[in-house]
Amino acid sequence: MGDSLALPVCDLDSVIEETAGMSIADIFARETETGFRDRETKCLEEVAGQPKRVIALGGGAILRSMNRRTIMRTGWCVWLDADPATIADRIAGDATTRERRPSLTGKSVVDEVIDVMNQRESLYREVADMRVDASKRPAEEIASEIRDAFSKLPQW
Ligand SMILES: Nc1ncnc2c1ncn2[C@@H]1O[C@H](COP(=O)(O)OP(=O)(O)O)[C@@H](O)[C@H]1O
Ligand SMILES: O=C(O)C1=C[C@@H](OP(=O)(O)O)[C@@H](O)[C@H](O)C1
Repeated sequence: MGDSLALPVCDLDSVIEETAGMSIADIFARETETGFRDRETKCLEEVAGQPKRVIALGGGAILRSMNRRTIMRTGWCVWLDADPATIADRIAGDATTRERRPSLTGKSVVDEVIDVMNQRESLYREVADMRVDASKRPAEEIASEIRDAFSKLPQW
């Protein structure tokens, strides 16, 4: 997205890890999920105040109402939606998953994805300005659809 919009990119999970000096899995292990969510809220506030950029949010960043307000107030938010089986396959095939995606529920990957998507769907709906089907399509095609929609926005 950053390349296609010629904007800098910020990965919120990376900012959280750099600030903490440890991986997301270690933050969960030492500080519990609440500690991670506190860090996520603080880092989101910081990056949302920086000059225009593409921000890759973690999938749980929409859980707190304060974060949702920050996203809606400062950004144009795209919901990269995909069916649970596709998400579970991508998670299973991703090299950084063990450090990046500690289990949230203790369930199998596919059951966890189904559970969290059910819990979060209305929150994604609340904050997203655009919902994109990110299943079964190359990332470049998805990025181009988002860029086309973004380029039509007058205020950006
Ligand atoms: N459109 C796509 N087609 C195939 N694989 C994808 C696509 N989008 C993402 N992936 C893969 O899915 C995994 C998770 O993607 P990632 O960008 O890390 O997701 P997120 O940060 O939203 O959790 C990565 O291995 C990535 O290469
Ligand atoms: O869905 C979630 O609650 C989380 C998603 C992760 O980010 P990605 O969506 O980039 O995997 C990361 O923020 C953390 O493991 C929690």
